[in-house]
Amino acid sequence: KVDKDDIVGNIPDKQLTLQQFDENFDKFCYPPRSLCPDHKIKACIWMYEDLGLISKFHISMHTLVHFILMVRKGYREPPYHNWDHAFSVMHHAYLLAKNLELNDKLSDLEIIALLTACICHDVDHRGTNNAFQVNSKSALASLYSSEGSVLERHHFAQTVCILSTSGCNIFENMKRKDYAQTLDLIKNIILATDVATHLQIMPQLEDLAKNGLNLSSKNHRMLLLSLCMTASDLSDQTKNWKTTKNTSKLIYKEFFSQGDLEKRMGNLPAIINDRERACVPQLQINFIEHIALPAYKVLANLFAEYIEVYERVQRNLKRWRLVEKEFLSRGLPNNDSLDFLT
Ligand SMILES: COc1ccc(Cl)c(-c2nnc3c(C)nc4ccc(C(=O)NCC(C)C)cc4n23)c1
Ligand SMILES: [Mg+2]
Ligand SMILES: [Zn+2]
Repeated sequence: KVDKDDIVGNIPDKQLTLQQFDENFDKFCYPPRSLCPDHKIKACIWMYEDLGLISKFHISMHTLVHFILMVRKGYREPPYHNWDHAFSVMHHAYLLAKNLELNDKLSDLEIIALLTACICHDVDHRGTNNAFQVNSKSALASLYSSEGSVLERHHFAQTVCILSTSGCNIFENMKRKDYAQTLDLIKNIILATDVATHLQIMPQLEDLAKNGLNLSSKNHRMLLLSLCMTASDLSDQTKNWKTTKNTSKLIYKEFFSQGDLEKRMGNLPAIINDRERACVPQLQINFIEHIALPAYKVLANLFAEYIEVYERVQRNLKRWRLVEKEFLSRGLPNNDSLDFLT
């Protein structure tokens, strides 16, 4: 159990500024999941520091460490929607901020809202999706199903809880107006992580790619923040095949567990949750082709430095097509042996 004092204790300012986890830490090729648990905490602090957000918003180191530890504690341990996912999502947003120079397109307020939304965006996820909340009439569904995006509203509510825990409010030194604006941005960015919401704004995002970004438009700024959030949420697809393959194993482990639970409850699971009916390579090809790739394409259209990331997602898609052929040729009826993923 890492205690906040021993973390803050050994981060003298000079070490924090020189702290390097890997010389590629701020490059798109870096795989954040490879960082060890203790370094993930320090890396979160480093990312706020490196983007100049600690000094800009007068964040006390004790508060920042306490906040990060509370966020980590807020995550449960389902196969995929856990702290490691949250960290990798925040890391990709940091890469966007650094490599696309977002700081001269977005305000510091928007950037700290994006980074904080990323680390908090799935907090207290139970490893079951929105459909399951509604079908099982879960407590979260009774709270939020009338507005939709049940899980995402809960993730935001948990974020507010963490920020209002004494000693954890990293925005405590903000002017009241800025504080209100930051919370509102975080809410909208976390709500944007609902796949259904992303699909709804896709036409506006493609319009952005075609006609360019007008940064004096508040709607365009919110669209860009939502796109950065989704690109970060799916960023395991932008790394090498090993990461993409391993992530799929975790996602389908979680999806199939939900399906097993639905069967025990007497409900027929959707194909994506049914280990006896799902064809993982096919589902992955569908998801990447229809959801991930179009999103990365828009970002690559807006920022030339992002083309290399788009191309890596394309390469992973091609690899899935090879795996699908292999999968079908072996007539693998089910996915218990997800180890077919060479
Ligand atoms: C942006 O919010 C989320 C929330 C939850 C998840 Cl797991 C993901 C996510 N992150 N990476 C993946 C990969 C590699 N494959 C996926 C395949 C299917 C689905 C899915 O939810 N399909 C049903 C829907 C389209 C009606 C999500 C997948 N996914 C993203
Ligand atoms: Mg989510
Ligand atoms: Zn997520």
